Amino acid sequence: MTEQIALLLAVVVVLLIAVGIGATALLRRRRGGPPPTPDPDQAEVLDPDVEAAAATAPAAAPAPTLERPEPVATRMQRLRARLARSGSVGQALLSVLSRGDLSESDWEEIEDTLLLADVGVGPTTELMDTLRTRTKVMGTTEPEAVRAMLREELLALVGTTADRRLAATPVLGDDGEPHPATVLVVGVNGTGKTTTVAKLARVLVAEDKDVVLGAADTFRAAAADQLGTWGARVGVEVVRSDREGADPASVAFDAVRQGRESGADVVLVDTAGRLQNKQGLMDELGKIKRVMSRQAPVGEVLLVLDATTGQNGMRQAQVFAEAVDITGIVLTKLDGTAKGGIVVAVQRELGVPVKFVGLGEGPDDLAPFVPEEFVEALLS
Ligand SMILES: Nc1nc2c(ncn2[C@@H]2O[C@H](COP(=O)(O)OP(=O)(O)OP(=O)(O)O)[C@@H](O)[C@H]2O)c(=O)[nH]1
Repeated sequence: MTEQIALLLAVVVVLLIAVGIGATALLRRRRGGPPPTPDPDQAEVLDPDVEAAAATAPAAAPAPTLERPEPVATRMQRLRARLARSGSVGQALLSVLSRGDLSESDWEEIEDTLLLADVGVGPTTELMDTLRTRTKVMGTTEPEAVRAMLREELLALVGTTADRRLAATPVLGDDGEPHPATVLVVGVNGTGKTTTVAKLARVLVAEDKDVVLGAADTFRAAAADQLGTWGARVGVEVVRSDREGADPASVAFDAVRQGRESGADVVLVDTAGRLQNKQGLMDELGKIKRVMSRQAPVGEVLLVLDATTGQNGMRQAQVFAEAVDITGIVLTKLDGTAKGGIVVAVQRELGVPVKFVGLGEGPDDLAPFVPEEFVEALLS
């Protein structure tokens, strides 16, 4: 009998606990109580946009629809205002040139302005020589004439003849089969390499290309997570290794193979770019490139360079250029720096064109570099 009462009591207690838990959960839901604790790994790598969206998403959100990235043609226009600080260079030059009958101290002011904007010594001297000649010949300080002359000379300095298109068209292999265009992205860590790879993927998706990403920055696991998150937003597959510190060349190989198998147009491969020493970098990038080429020729090696790092950045760029044949430059963080002159310096130093510029942290804040629009922004 005592046993039966004890059993009955136990059942009642269990029932009461179950009812209590149910009621608390219901109340929480009604009050919009705290969401479940996010997976710390996930939380760390999401970008602020995704984080904000996740925080407000209902518990049983429908499968996310894919984002449509902003068309590429209008980007530089939209982002022009972000070059405002670079514009101070053009403004400063215009104001000195408009004085007329320039003294040596005026010319020194022009020289300082150009050097401070990171145009570099060689191009600064060339521009000064041309400006001296042209201001004499012109014989006017009429603002529109001075502006037109400066626009012409800055444009000549930046260059209008280079092919700045990304090699993103599939190529025909020896076997007669189309192979994806492959792009290797290199650069020092922290320059914005991983975000640039993700943004480039969006540029290509906006142009209706099928893209595969290779997360060969196996040094930092979060980089692969970052690419995964960005890729998922636009339906781009990301090939990565489950093992931190895996061989980057093997990930790059897998990515290109996957690109071939799925008939992708372009495979973009992110790398770690830890600048241990030149030999180490040469070995690592050389191996990645060699291994990728077994699947498809590497058509493009983009160097990502942080525009705010000045001479230090230029030195790093040179080390990379010695380690691997660079075919184009992506200049990041050009928003918020007055050092836009680095466009000129880096092209001159490496002999390859700037193909894209990063003008912010937003997913579509990467634009093809258009010299005319850049110079216009400098002068506005
Ligand atoms: N303002 C601004 N920030 C940028 C731009 N491009 C990248 N960033 C920021 O730069 C920071 C570093 O970017 P990452 O892509 O992680 O740099 P990374 O070179 O891949 O670094 P590792 O993965 O460590 O090699 C991030 O906070 C980016 O949002 C840009 O054009 N403008």
